[in-house]
Amino acid sequence: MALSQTELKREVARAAIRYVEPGRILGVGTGSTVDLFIDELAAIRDQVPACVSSSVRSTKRLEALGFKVIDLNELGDEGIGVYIDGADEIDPGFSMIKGGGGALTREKIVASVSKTFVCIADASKKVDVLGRFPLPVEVIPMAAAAVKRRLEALGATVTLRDFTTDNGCSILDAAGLRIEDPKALEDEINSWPGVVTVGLFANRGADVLLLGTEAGVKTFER
Ligand SMILES: O=C(CO)[C@H](O)[C@H](O)COP(=O)(O)O
Repeated sequence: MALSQTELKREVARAAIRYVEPGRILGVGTGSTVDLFIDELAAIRDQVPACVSSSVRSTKRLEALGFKVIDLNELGDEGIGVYIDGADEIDPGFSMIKGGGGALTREKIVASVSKTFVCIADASKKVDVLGRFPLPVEVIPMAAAAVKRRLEALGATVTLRDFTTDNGCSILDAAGLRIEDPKALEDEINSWPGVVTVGLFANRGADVLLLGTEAGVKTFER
């Protein structure tokens, strides 16, 4: 019988444990796959001195399991060794769409100070070209209409999500974009006034992809 999407997520969550560096601060992302990873992580809690989390949701889950969660500003120059997070889509160049769970900005910040980004995803997330999943864009609330118009000018169908981010901002979901050049689009949308960040992780993509498939977990490295 075929494995469910949740079972595939659990498999990659388990496989990600071997990327945890004992004694080093760990970066933890957000989402249902990461929730499963945090559950697995509890078994090696004594090896993780502290975590930096990308959302209130993950912080609560980590703290409930007894992990220490520190603010990124408390971190020294050494940064984070490994950051483990999910994705909504990932392409062959390891560029991703993220932000389905609304934590894109903090995820991008934590990823930016991490040496290795390990992406954990079920097989449905691997695509040839990004864009089937609506692209999330976090915006300052007063800029929502202006940014929506600019996304529509690119050919997207845009929806304002009924959601407020951990940063007190709004999210626009831009559907229907075929993203052939993720780095260029990330740079362009990030340059618009009012955009906090776009959920394209191309300039800082993943380094390792653990993909949950029917044939087991496949590992891809950049
Ligand atoms: O970017 C994210 C949250 O902002 C998640 O990583 C992404 O939405 C994948 O989530 P899930 O593991 O639930 O499929």
